[in-house]
Amino acid sequence: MADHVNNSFYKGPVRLRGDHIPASTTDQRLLDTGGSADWVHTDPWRVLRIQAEFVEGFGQLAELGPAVSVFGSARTSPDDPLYEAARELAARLCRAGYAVVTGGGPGAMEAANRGAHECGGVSVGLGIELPHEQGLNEFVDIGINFRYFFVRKTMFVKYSQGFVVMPGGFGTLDELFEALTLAQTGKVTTFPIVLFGTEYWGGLIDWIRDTMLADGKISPADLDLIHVTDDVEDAVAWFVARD
Ligand SMILES: C/C(=C\CNc1ncnc2c1ncn2[C@@H]1O[C@H](COP(=O)(O)O)[C@@H](O)[C@H]1O)CO
Repeated sequence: MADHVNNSFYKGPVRLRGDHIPASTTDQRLLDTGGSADWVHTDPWRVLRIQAEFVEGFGQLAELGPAVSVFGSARTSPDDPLYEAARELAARLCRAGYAVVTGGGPGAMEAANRGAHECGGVSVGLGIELPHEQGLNEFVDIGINFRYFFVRKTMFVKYSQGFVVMPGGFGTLDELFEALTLAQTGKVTTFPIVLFGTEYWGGLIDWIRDTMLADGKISPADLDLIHVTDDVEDAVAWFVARD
């Protein structure tokens, strides 16, 4: 604010005089266009975008209520029995009063969103911006598309009471092991994790027990963090019993 009598300029609590008075006001600099836009690609600006993603996610999901996240391969085709299993599982979770949260993509994610949507429940898709964008599947009723993987992963853990992990690839394993690590280190309180598909997951479970555990890299109790099943009703009951 300019004080022409004393030839002073007030910038918040600061008083500037003489040559220190800026040639333009803060609002003028904000509103005038022009200048380099390189700052858009700098880390401080990214921090604001990251904050905005957290704000958007927290704001949208805060009132979600009880929810279970379902992970699994983006490549599970609709004629694969696992697609039907994920759909049925989600429908049962919905009937048990849970919202169903997925990565919002195709395959097992679509199947789970479909089951929740068809049951009239809450079908949530937390999508991720990828180089070959697929978009959210058509059965997502509440969708948020994230730019940053780590922000999106926070949402899965914060807004669901447990995870079901259908057969999948690297993305699914990343989600599984993040949840296991958070549970093992006590960063989350009781967090049931169900692996669906004894045949698919059997080799991994054997390796975890026979190599990881045998070699002392995990504790016997860590194995209790995982429940493996082929039965959708058993999977739902696992969450209900621990809610
Ligand atoms: C690469 C393909 C589709 C990409 N679309 C995705 N949309 C949303 N979420 C995804 C996508 N791909 C992976 N994810 C996340 O990882 C898990 C599945 O990964 P996987 O490697 O297929 O197991 C899934 O739970 C998502 O959260 C077409 O192949």
